[in-house]
Amino acid sequence: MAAAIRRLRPSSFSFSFVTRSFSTAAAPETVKPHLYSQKPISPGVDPKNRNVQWVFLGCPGVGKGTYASRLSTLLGVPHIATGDLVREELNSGSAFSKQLAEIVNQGRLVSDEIIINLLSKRLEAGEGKGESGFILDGFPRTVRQAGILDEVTDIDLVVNLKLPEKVLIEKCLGRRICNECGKNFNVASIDVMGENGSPRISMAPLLPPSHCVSKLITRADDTEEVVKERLRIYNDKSQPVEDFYRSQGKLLEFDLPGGIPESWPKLLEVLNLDEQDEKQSVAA
Ligand SMILES: Nc1ncnc2c1ncn2[C@@H]1O[C@H](COP(=O)(O)OP(=O)(O)O)[C@@H](O)[C@H]1O
Repeated sequence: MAAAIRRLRPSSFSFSFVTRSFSTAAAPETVKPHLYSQKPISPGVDPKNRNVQWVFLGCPGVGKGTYASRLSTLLGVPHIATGDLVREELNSGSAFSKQLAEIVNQGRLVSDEIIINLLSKRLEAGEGKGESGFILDGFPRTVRQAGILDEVTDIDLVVNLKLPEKVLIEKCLGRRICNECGKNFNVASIDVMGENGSPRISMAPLLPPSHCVSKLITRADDTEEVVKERLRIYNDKSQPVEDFYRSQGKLLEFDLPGGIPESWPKLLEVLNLDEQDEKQSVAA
């Protein structure tokens, strides 16, 4: 495990919990990367000059991947989804992919060791390509993972996306992936009454273009039974991660008001970002 922790080295620098104003510029060359297993301590470095190190939390189906991916494009940092790393491993035909498939298809979490190993490999590969900063999606999922991450890097912000359970189940069951281009779609048309006085939630389906229609596949773990098990496990294992970050003052709770058209502008607003930032980062 020690080796795994050492290998989980951050690919970038961090800044303190400042989200109201930051730049998307790359970390300046004058800043030296910190060592393994060492908190990045860089007093005097202007937080505006560092790339973000964010985490997206939320139940299965909430849309972590969608919003994390959009923000990663906007901010010019990689979107690293541990679920994608697991699926790549499953498709690789590696020695333990069969064993992994059994766990994932039952909706269970893979071991912290396996996931940290996959993540550290991904971070190292990114580091080799000069990546800086990240938006993590699907990690950490246990308090132990959060503790390990805390030992090796400073997370700036944790966005906790929320939707009622009924919507989560419908969204997971409607999820489709094009097995050619890899894009995600959703065939569910959602219209759910709000609970306890909260507003009604409607989401239009996100339908594929005609050339993807015949190539759509459903994730093996998106059956009703497995989705319910994943939600149970989320409440048991991952909800304490919310408390972990809440106690650090890093948790930003975000109740999604609906689908992408309603939610994306609101999310940008609470993060004090606008689409203009993308142009700045491209120009930088
Ligand atoms: N951080 C993690 N720890 C343990 N298992 C993980 C982690 N991330 C992903 N997995 C495994 O990969 C599966 C798919 O993950 P993901 O795509 O993030 O699903 P979800 O839609 O449930 O958020 C999970 O059900 C779990 O088996």
